[in-house]
Amino acid sequence: MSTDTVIQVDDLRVDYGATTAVDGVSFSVRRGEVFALLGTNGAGKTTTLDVLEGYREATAGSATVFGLDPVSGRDRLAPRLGIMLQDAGFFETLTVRQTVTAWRRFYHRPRSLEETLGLVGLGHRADTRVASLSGGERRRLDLGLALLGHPELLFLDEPTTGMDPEGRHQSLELVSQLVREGLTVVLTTHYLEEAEQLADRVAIMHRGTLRRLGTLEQVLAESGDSRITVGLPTEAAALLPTDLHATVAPRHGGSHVEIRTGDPESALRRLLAWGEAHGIPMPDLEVRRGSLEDVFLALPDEDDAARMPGGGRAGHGSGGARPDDRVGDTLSSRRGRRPSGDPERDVRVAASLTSTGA
Ligand SMILES: Nc1ncnc2c1ncn2[C@@H]1O[C@H](COP(=O)(O)OP(=O)(O)OP(=O)(O)O)[C@@H](O)[C@H]1O
Repeated sequence: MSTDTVIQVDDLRVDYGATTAVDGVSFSVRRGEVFALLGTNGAGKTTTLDVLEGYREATAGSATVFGLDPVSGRDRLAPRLGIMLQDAGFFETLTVRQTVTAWRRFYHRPRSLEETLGLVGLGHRADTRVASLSGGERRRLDLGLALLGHPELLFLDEPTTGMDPEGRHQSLELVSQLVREGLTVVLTTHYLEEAEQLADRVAIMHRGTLRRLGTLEQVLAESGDSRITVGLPTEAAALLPTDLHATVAPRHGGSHVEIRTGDPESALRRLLAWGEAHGIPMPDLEVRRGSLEDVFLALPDEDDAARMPGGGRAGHGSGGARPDDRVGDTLSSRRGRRPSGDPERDVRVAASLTSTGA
């Protein structure tokens, strides 16, 4: 293992009774990178994070953080980690100031109250009770507490859910700044554009297994075709060269043309040459490169292909379709998703902090 490796996961499996939540997952995270662990609902992201954070034992395979087993090495690891859960479970009657002051006691050399609140833009809310904070402000407080101990490795589990656009922007800027200073980040999020903006590498899970792993460019190149769209008069659309493989649909009294391609440059050149030869203007021509959303939307199709005789990739999935892992759920849940409701998980931050030995 290279000295630059912060996290190493090899063939990890985690079972909940008869349910295999994580099934043969392997990846590593290098020092100073932002690694986005993405996936559909119920894909196994939180379970994987639980193992890395030392809250859950692996059923099989291995996971190390800074070369240590996250469970047996938890006391040594805790001062080096910052953990922002989906919901930390605050004491509602404490003020923001009291909360930060209480948590500071768990660290050897914590950031000051002023610095912490300044970092996350909560200076003006110091004397507000936690119960009166908005959802986005609670997430900011969560982030501040995760940064309190100057962590080397920060786990962010859906950090910006509930934040307004300004809060999201500021929080992502803050994380980027800390990464430039050497912080390593493992991020899970349902806001795919957030991963596109922040992540050096992405891993995409679906039904317990890892389906994509690499830099954003690698993942998009593998499965995120670019899209060329243009509106044309219907009679012109009928004349499009067949080798452009365009999809044509009626829209606004004309035709909406879409070309999906892994080689947008060449398709665009041919389309423009065809337009010029026939004197057809294309004022609303658009080229959009493939996105993570396209990659996500392809995942269930891959499973369907794999289930067909002789089709698709081998070894996908750890079980049949479940109601909670549909991509539609994932996409709709990007707006205003609130946490697990798992009381065990919600009290873990306090447990984690008390184990720092401070
Ligand atoms: N405590 C538990 N007991 C039994 N099954 C569980 C438990 N926690 C999670 N699971 C199951 O394990 C699978 C993976 O869940 P996990 O929470 O890790 O997924 P996730 O990718 O984080 O999902 P989401 O994006 O919805 O938060 C799901 O099928 C889930 O129902």
